[in-house]
Amino acid sequence: MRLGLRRWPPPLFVLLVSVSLALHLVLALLSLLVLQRPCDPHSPLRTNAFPHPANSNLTAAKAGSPKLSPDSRNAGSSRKMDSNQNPHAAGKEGHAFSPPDRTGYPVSSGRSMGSSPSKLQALFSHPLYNLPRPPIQEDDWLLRVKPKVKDNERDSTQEWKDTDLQALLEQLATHRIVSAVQKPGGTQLKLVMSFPNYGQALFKPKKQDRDAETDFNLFYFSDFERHNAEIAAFHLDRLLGFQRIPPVVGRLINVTAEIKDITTDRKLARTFYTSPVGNVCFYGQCSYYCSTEHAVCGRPLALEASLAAMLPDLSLAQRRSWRSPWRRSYSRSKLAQWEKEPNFCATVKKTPPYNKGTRLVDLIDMAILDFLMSNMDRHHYETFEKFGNNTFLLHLDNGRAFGRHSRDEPSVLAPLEQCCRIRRSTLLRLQLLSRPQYRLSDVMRASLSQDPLTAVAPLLSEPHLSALDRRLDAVLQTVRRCQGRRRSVGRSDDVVYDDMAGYAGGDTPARL
Ligand SMILES: Nc1ncnc2c1ncn2[C@@H]1O[C@H](COP(=O)(O)OP(=O)(O)OP(=O)(O)O)[C@@H](O)[C@H]1O
Ligand SMILES: [Mn+2]
Repeated sequence: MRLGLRRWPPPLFVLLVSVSLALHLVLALLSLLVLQRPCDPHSPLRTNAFPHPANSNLTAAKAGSPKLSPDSRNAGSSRKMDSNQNPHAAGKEGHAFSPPDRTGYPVSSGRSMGSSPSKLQALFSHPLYNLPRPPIQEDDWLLRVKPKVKDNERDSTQEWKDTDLQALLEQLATHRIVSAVQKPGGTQLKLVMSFPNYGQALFKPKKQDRDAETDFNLFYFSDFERHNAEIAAFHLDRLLGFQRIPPVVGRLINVTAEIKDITTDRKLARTFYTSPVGNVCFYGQCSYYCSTEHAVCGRPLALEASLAAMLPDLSLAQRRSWRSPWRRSYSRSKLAQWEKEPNFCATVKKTPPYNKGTRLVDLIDMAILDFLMSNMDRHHYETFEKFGNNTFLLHLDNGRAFGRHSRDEPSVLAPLEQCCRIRRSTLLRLQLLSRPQYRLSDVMRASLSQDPLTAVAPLLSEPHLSALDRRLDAVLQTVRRCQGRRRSVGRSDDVVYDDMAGYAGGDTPARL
């Protein structure tokens, strides 16, 4: 081949390389088009992964007057994917889709698990989940793909019809897997899977039984990741109104047909073997848990896994990774700074980017999510470079959540506890979720029952669901304690960060 190329005249070779590069670019853009719909601002079915980041001030704007709030506390976040938007028509309740029956895997029975679909529907129809937002600005788009036809010639009802959240989840759960290769980096085995439409997913296998509680003597950083935690985190994040986790779905994978037989990753292929009881196992190559002791195995071929919609490639949408000020010490004996310094938050508040905009309250939102699911592993978070500092946080990597239900981890709430600040919209939603008619455990059960893996077993056991209610109470108590503390120094008004100025929602829970 190389000899053959050498004989070709150089201009022809250059031409071929250019054509091939152009084709790759077209394929890459197509793949983005298929799993993301960045082009139609009017579509009700926007996914979380590729938000047009709506303006948090929009949330502050009254319906019909979508002007930016002059309130300086809200200023500058026109690129924010806000917790107050409703990007994927959340009120529409999706129904479970079934894994392809040709595999012989169980078919999801959908909402039959004693869940409360009506509560879920009521929640997503609530005004707090449908706050008005301003028109999308040109630079709110993460990616713009040139449409083949001009906007005004396009039949918008037809072209993007298929691109809603449910459709995306269904594709992730059922589309044929045409490629599976290891994703380098990180501590544990992950694969990137590709679909015929060039869409991709990040695959994490089941590593431990859903109900196995993390050993109390284990440091959190030694715990194995959980595929059901990735799925449950996506649902929880959505129920909290954050929508900062790319869509994740559960899927039964045939380890032979859907990984071993199709992979082009020779290092991965070499690690397949049959276990003493006849299950097909593999362990891949990674820096820590990739050995026969840590193999993942089918039964005999079927393996539960989580598939997360892949964010756009870094070459198209660069992301920035930020160290959390409240990250844990990864040492067994050393304390982190936030554990030692009583006035730690005061320092953070003065440090960019936490000294401006919504970054601090966004971090506190993330801490609340993590406390509810008991995730101690949030050492970093990411943002899209394009949107600068005034943007939403991506809540990626939730595999170490939902490990324990019998105990809470109050230290995860340290940002809230130490800073005593919370977005009003977050607080109102939390209060809503603590009411019996929207109870967090009930809507979570209902939401999770839409995932195909529910057919195998509920994605979260009942003890995990009731832990959510208990922890939600703890968060609300912390806020009340904060308000009491601040009141005693005459500053009770600085606990709630008003991201909803001008919001005239009807059914507002208890006044603050
Ligand atoms: N949905 C996604 N799309 C694209 N990239 C992602 C997605 N989710 C995570 N990543 C990227 O993959 C990297 C590794 O993912 P993740 O953190 O989940 O794996 P990990 O093995 O748990 O890593 P670590 O051990 O460092 O925590 C992350 O740094 C993140 O940038
Ligand atoms: Mn991780």
